[in-house]
Amino acid sequence: MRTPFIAGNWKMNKNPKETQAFLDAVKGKLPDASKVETVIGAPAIDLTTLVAGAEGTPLKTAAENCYFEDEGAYTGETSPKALKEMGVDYVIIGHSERRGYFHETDEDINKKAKAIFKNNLLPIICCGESLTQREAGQTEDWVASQIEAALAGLTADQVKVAVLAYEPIWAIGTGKTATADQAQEVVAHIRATVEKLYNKDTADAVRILYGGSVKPANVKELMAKPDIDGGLVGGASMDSESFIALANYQD
Ligand SMILES: O=C[C@H](O)COP(=O)(O)O
Repeated sequence: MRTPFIAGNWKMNKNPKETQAFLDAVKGKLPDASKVETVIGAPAIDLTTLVAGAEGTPLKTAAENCYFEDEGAYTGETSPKALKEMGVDYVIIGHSERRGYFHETDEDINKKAKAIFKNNLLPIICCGESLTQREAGQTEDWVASQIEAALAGLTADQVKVAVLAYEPIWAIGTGKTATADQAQEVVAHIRATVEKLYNKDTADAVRILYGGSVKPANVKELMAKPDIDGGLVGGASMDSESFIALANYQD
């Protein structure tokens, strides 16, 4: 039984003061982590505030990126070792914005996944196709290749506790959600890819999210699909009322 997972990704939004205001607003309104795991991914500058405010609540925390080395002369990068030491739980890697704007490769993402596990953090690994790729019928091969590359060298036990996220680029921040059937189809293909690379136990255990214009109005329909275990939510995660509604989608 996979615990549902609702994660916000604030991207480059909110400062520490706004982070604290969000934490104050959601306090006592999120479900128990055994019912729905809730996570906020925030800019590095907000993580100290986020981790302190989440302590003793069901909310878990995520960084939106990290480097693949623990420390050294890498100006501007974020250390996974330091993220662990400060109490962060997850790191989002492979987001299409990082792949696109910052030229991150599959190889970088794989190195980051390994560094995340080495530091006893957990990755949320994103994949997804462009509109051109979808229209050319390349979606399934493309996301399978991204997942295979990201997971290369990871053990089945690591993959079982990793979180994968299918985010079609054409649905991110556009208001254009993939239909629940479209999302289910690709998420099921990602699960089948994990089964092919590892085994059925691993594929049954790994949680796979859908991301792309998820909001309180469509979360129920998406979550009703058998392979969709959660949402990676951008825009609709920034407003506390909206995040509370997403987290409590079962009520
Ligand atoms: O990581 C989140 C995704 O990029 C989705 O963003 P969105 O919910 O604003 O479309």
